Amino acid sequence: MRANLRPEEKIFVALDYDNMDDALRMAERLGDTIKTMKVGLQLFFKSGPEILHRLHEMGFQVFMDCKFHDIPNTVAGASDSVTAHGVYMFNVHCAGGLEMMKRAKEAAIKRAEASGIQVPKLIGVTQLTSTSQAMLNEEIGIAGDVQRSVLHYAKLAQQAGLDGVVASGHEIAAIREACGDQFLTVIPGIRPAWAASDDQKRIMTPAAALAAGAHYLVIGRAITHADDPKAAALRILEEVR
Ligand SMILES: O=C(O)c1cc(=O)[nH]c(=O)n1[C@@H]1O[C@H](COP(=O)(O)O)[C@@H](O)[C@H]1O
Repeated sequence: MRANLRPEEKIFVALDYDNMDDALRMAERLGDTIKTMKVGLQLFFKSGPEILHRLHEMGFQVFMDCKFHDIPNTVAGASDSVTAHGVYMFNVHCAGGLEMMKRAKEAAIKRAEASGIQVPKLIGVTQLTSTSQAMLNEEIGIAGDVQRSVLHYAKLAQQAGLDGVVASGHEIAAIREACGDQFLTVIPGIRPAWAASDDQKRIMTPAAALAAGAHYLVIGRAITHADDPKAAALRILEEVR
């Protein structure tokens, strides 16, 4: 079914705002083009769960980007809480380990079944797209190349029963080869040729990421900071078609 997704269904827009009004205004402007909005911690701490309910009311799916990373029991509790809001997808850091990821998945399934809602897709964050090769080795203290670390985490996430991983466009092919076509790849660090790279290090154009087999692209500033966000979204869609 996923193979039949239209390009606009593969793009998640990151609503990185410090207030709910701006976020909802942007969602409204993009509403007839984009189906899934990503809510991150900046917005969530200002709006609380109301932003999730408002976006659902407007007909959007929500990717709750909470990047949980804690002891297994705490992450299981947090996963239960976020699942209760009916989100389409949420994420945890693979660095939390196998047990943490398994407990997150179990808690999400249990809460969804108890509430009679769809089980959210659970995605593991491998290495952030703002992490360069030098940062990985020298600051984070992981030896070897970025792809090796991303693949290690992707396999661990699959073993834990997660639905996919967040990685950069450069690792899509290797993840597909190691984990199969059904294991979701959610790709931020997306930059059309005409957009600035900002703080992202491992970037790729939307067309290249989809050609490499990405299931979903996460796009923030290239759309939300554009003079005309709707036109930017349509231009990206045009480029990927
Ligand atoms: O989990 C994420 O969504 C995420 C993981 C990652 O490795 N890199 C990354 O940029 N993100 C998120 O994706 C979005 C990218 O935004 P832009 O750089 O503005 O396109 C932000 O909301 C980030 O929090």
